[in-house]
Amino acid sequence: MIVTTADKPVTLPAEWRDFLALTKPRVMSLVVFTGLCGMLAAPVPIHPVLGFTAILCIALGAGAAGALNMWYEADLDAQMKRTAKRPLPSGRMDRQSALHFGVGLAVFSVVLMELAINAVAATILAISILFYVLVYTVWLKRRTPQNIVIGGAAGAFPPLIGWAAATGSVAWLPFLMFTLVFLWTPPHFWALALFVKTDYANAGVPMLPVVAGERTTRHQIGLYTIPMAAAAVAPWPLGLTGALYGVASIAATAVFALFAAQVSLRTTQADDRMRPEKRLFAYSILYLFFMFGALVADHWLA
Ligand code: HEM
Ligand SMILES: CC(C)=CCC/C(C)=C/CC/C(C)=C/COP(=O)(O)OP(=O)(O)O
Repeated sequence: MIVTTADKPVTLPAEWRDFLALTKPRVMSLVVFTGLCGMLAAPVPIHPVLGFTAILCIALGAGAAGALNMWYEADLDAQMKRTAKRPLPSGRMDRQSALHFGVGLAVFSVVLMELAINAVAATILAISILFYVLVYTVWLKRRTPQNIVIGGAAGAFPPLIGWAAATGSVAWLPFLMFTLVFLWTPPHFWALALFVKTDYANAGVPMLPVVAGERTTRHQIGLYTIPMAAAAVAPWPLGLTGALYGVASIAATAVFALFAAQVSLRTTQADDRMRPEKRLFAYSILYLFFMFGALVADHWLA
């Protein structure tokens, strides 16, 4: 709700709210934040207007990817409690509008990035949109429990895009940040998948807990956390950041590892409320915000 100067409450028209919902704004806020931090941690400062434009392009591109995901998956979304009220499965919007919106936004974001920023950033943005829509959504999601391991790369590109927007190239530090998000995605998602398993099973989506069971999923969460932690703390010993990031990353990653170990080593009861899994999922989001915030703080303050 927006409040005008006359104090009259004004709400967004319902149709606008539905288009906004297509962009998955909450998930995308973290994607955009990692892109912003990749840009702000670069050694070359970017002009604020260009910086704003680059972040806008990442936000629009990510939103487009979300809309195309919802366009393709309306049938799946209708079968899951968590997603059934989305604009398409609820019947508030027709699929063609979502398709036009998604394609239009995707093309606009990439073209604007190319014209206003540079070809490297535009190319990586195009790759991440195509990866999320074609590789994850269309190809892998309904076929293999490794869907999010491979497809999850899409959500890891934004730090590289932000860095490339500022510098016109890529480097080891944003590549490590890519690796961090890439290896973070399995524990992030599988923690959630453990407590919404029934939804995925009902919809016939082969997520790991559905196909391989809880025990394997717990082990996999633990296994992915090890290289993730290494990628998270590597920048300081490699001389790519200062001690501020070093200390912050070690502390935050130790907490992540603790929560992941609790999930990984646990056996569940029939009436389990999945508290450790919910805690790991919630913390995974805070963790990534914190780590990228620390990277920028280290760059500017240290
Ligand atoms: C293929 C990889 C991923 C999968 C399958 C996945 C899946 C999910 C799911 C199903 C949710 C539940 C929230 C909802 O839609 O209401 C969620 C939440 C969330 N995800 Fe992921 N995720 C992935 C990667 C990422 C990445 C790369 C980021 C950001 C860098 C991210 C950020 C978030 C955030 C911020 C939330 C919380 C949203 C809220 O508060 O409603 N996710 N994720
Ligand atoms: C810059 C750019 C283009 C970024 C791509 C965005 C991206 C890959 C975001 C993270 C992935 C994500 C939202 C997964 C949700 O899974 P799902 O689609 O299976 O979730 P759902 O069941 O909620 O639809």
